[in-house]
Amino acid sequence: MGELLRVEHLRKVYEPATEAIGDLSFTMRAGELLCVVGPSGCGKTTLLKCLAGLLRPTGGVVEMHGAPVTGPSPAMAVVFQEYGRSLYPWLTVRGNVELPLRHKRLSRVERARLVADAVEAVGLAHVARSHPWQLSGGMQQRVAIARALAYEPDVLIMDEPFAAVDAQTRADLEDLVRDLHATRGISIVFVTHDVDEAVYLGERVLVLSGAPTRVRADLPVDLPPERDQRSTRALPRFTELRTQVYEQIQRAKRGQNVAP
Ligand SMILES: Nc1ncnc2c1ncn2[C@@H]1O[C@H](COP(=O)(O)OP(=O)(O)OP(=O)(O)O)[C@@H](O)[C@H]1O
Repeated sequence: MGELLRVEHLRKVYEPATEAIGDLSFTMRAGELLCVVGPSGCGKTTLLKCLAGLLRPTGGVVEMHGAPVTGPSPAMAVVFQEYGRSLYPWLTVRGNVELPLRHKRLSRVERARLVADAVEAVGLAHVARSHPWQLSGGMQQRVAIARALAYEPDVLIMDEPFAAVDAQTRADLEDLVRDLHATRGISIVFVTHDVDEAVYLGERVLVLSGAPTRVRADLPVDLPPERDQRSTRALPRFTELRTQVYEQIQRAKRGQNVAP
């Protein structure tokens, strides 16, 4: 499959003097599920904001389909951790999913079809007329995912989206992401601080160094594509990969400590 994203010598300095991203380069194919991990505060969110065109890099480029990303683009949708704050309490589930589509030139019929399809895909058809505050945290995050899906982005960018939900809900949401990736072939960049989550979800894990961040390791996840919370996590290979990623992060942290 073709190249979707290219990040080349990306650098981001927050004025006056916080160098968040040092020199970061990687590429991503269309249809890939890429997980990004790194020590706390290393610049993961900064990277996502640069990818999404929400933040202007100090140096280097982000290219999508060969063209530089210079601002927010309809080709990308972002799901943040704080689903509670990203949903409008006065709109129904359907209304929340539909809202961004108002910026697209679509017929009412087409818009309704996209909304229904996305709500169905995240398993919320039965609560489409409810309001977000009537739903559990996990369901609210599903609404945020449906909203991103309905927008039909070329890449879905997720920033620690499941950090605030309980373990069982998190496992269900992870399987939803795997499922959406498998059935719809969506390209996903998934940032997490959870090593197990990165290995369970990803086809590839990018480990970032401490700030100013660079790519410390780029590991293919050679686990079978059919994943299952119990059996996949019990595979010896899963444990090996998790150990590898964990060690890379530990080294990244130590590197951070000795940096001037
Ligand atoms: N708007 C900003 N202005 C100044 N400095 C910032 C800003 N946003 C982030 N930083 C700094 O840039 C560095 C990277 O922050 P960033 O939030 O990208 O890291 P992160 O890896 O996402 O963190 P976490 O693991 O806590 O989610 C940190 O030192 C942070 O304090």
